[in-house]
Amino acid sequence: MGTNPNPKLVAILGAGAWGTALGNLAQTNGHQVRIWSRQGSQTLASVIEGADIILSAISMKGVSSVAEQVKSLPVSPKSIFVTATKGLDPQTTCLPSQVWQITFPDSPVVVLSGPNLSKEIQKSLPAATAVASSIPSAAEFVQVVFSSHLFRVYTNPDPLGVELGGTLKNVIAIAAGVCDGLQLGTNAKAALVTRGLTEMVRIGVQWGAKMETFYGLSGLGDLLATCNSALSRNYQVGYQLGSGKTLTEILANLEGTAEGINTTQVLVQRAKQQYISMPITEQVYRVLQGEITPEQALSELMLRDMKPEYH
Ligand SMILES: NC(=O)c1ccc[n+]([C@@H]2O[C@H](COP(=O)([O-])OP(=O)(O)OC[C@H]3O[C@@H](n4cnc5c(N)ncnc54)[C@H](OP(=O)(O)O)[C@@H]3O)[C@@H](O)[C@H]2O)c1
Ligand SMILES: O=P(O)(O)OC[C@H](O)CO
Repeated sequence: MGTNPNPKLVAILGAGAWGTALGNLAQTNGHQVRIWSRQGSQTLASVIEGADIILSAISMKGVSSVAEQVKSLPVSPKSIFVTATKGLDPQTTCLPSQVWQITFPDSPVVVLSGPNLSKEIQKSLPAATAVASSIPSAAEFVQVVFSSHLFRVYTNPDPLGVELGGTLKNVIAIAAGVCDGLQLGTNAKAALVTRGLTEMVRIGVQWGAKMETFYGLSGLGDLLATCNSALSRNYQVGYQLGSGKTLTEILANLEGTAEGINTTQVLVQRAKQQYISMPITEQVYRVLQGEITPEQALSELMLRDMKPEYH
């Protein structure tokens, strides 16, 4: 741990891959870090007591229940909530930051998202990320706590866009994995990822996010990382589907959380309700459901009606 003249108290909720990596980054910067896990011996109350930052790296399925548990406890008025989860709540379609903000309407909430494969960060490889909040000073506070020579943290004024980028790219990462599992080549992958970004922008802008955010670290940046790395669980799910495994077989051996599976379901519903065209997402959904094979999904995508690139 380095010496820090102004150490902060950082409470991390979730001792999974990402919570642990973020805890290490803050600790290396000389901050005091406490990590809470539902399986650990420390109580949630003792971990969050007096925290400057309460950072959630809980997978989406647990966010609402953990937020409710935190709500039942005394929270320091100085605490800033940071969410690092990349998903959508299946019941409400809320983003993780919305769950935290609804639960704590008077507290600042900051989204942290970017091309951040935790295994690389744990190996002290350099990376960059974005922090975004409706309260810029809260994002700047988090920027200072996590920034280092190995982790470059940018502030961003569009929390919705930053959070959507990290969430939506998981669906395209599954598709990219399928593409590689089927050995379709570099041209196909480039086309898929580019058109995937178009889908992310289309639904993201309709959701209320700024278009340019999707071309930054939390959008294109995370899309490139996740679609090109076997370290990505979402990519791995797709790759194995493309290699002929069933989702049940894949999930039985998957290490950690692949949020894109659940996100795809929520997204397909939202896109249908709002008449938004998301052909790649729709095919990913059908493959995940076992309705069609990856080869059929490819043919569906290639044989769609002809159209202009920009529409
Ligand atoms: N890994 C990465 O590279 C990375 C990078 C950026 C963002 N993310 C995002 O960060 C989130 C977590 O990812 P991860 O890789 O850390 O996943 P993970 O290794 O599977 O860890 C998930 C964590 O959430 C906890 N959790 C799940 N449901 C819970 C509940 N109901 N109550 C309390 N705790 C619960 C788990 O606790 P148990 O261990 O007790 O189950 C675990 O600590 C995901 O949304 C992911 O998309 C991950
Ligand atoms: O392992 P994944 O697919 O959840 O990806 C991890 C991060 O989101 C990459 O930024």
